Amino acid sequence: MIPTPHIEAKNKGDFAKTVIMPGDPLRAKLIAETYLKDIKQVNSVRNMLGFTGTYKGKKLTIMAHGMGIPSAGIYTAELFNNYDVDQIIRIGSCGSYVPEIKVYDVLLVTESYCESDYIEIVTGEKTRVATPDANLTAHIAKTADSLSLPVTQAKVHCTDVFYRKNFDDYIKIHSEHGCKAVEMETVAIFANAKAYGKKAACLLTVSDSLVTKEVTSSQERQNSFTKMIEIALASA
Ligand SMILES: O=P(O)(O)O[C@H]1O[C@H](CO)[C@@H](O)[C@H]1O
Ligand SMILES: O=c1cc[nH]c(=O)[nH]1
Repeated sequence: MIPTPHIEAKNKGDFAKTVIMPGDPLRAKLIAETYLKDIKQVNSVRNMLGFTGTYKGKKLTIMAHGMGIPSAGIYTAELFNNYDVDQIIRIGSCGSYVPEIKVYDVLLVTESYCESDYIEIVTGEKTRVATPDANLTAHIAKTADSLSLPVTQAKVHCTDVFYRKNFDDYIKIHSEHGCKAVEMETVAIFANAKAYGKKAACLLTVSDSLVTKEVTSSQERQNSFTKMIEIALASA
């Protein structure tokens, strides 16, 4: 049924079959205004902004999913289930858990481990590891290669908790689960894609390092975000 409680668009056709999703609504607006032609705003409920337009002649939607598994879970479920979206590519930021992954690197997520029961609740599978669509992920890797924009494939930790009691938990999470970076939404997006028989993948830019405590400057962050956005747009 549309509209949904969280998306006001009245027609399924207001959305493209591929939706690129940053976390931040203002980033969604900026990306749409910078890269898409003939843009139409398709959502403003709770300011979770979404825009549909064309990129190099192809219909494409850019919409934010907010922060955390519950928020991303709501928007991606409604896009897949109510608006017949076929694939979602998340473009976000992450913190590095290992010295070899440096700030400004772009990661392509291969697996996502969480401490939450979200995957079992939506798919029935008793697991804490969600995976992106293998074909879409391989296609993004190939596209990045063709653009000469390097990406590092990595398993990530999809956490519910940004501010933990023990900051150094990341060392154990890395050694026990092989996670090389942390973010907060992939599990919801990958599990929903599985639940609704759709596709999802995720590109991340490293915004900070838990190992070296480095943080990014806004200018450099913008440059590395641009690379990730261009890979996602060219893959869509
Ligand atoms: O850059 P975005 O997509 O917001 O992603 C990361 O940043 C937020 C935390 O600051 C979390 O949502 C995390 O996943
Ligand atoms: O979720 C996130 C995103 C960026 N950096 C972090 O430390 N955590």
